[in-house]
Amino acid sequence: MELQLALDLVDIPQAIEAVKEVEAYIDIVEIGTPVVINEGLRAVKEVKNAFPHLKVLADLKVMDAAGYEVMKASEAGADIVTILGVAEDMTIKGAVEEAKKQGKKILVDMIGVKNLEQRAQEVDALGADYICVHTGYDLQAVGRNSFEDLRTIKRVVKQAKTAVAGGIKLSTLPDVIQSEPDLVIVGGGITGEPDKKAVAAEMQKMIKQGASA
Ligand SMILES: O=C([C@H](O)CO)[C@H](O)[C@H](O)COP(=O)(O)O
Repeated sequence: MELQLALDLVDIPQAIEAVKEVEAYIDIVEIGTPVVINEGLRAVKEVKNAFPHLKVLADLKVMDAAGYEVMKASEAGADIVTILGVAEDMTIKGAVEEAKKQGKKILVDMIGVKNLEQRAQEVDALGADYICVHTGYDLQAVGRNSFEDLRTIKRVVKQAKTAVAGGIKLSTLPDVIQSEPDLVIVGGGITGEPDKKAVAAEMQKMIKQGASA
């Protein structure tokens, strides 16, 4: 089980500072969609250059023209690029093909997918590397989470790794670990804490214990 730090509400220098604090405890750094909107793929490039030993995920949430967008993110240094599960099959196929060509991975974000069980099976068959259930900020604000959705994809996904994102905190991490996802994505649960290092260290410890239990 891996831990991904999601950086959403920061600029490039703040992103680098945040990663410096927790780099010993995380596996993947996510350059969040708001960061890409504000700073462009330069954020991916600068964070990858600063932390070459960490994997960097570009949260582009691709919806169309996937081959081109995955190529550009790969050129910037992304190891993993996100595409939306609600995209057309041919778009997801294009993303997977381009990622393979570039030696990179694709994470399919199932945010907004209504028929989760069926779509997860389809996306799995299209060759996604990761399938991620995700409660976005807007649904988090009305008290939703993805824990049940995680159990659903764990049941039906055969090839891809499973991932979960959206409002995960230290207090809710045990629930998540119980379902044994391959990747746990945490943003505000680390970046919103006064002692990011201590929280990330505790999360890594819980994940390692959970993974070996
Ligand atoms: O993908 C995300 C969101 O849509 C904003 O771009 C976040 O990175 C993801 O939800 C993880 O962040 P937290 O919910 O703060 O843990």
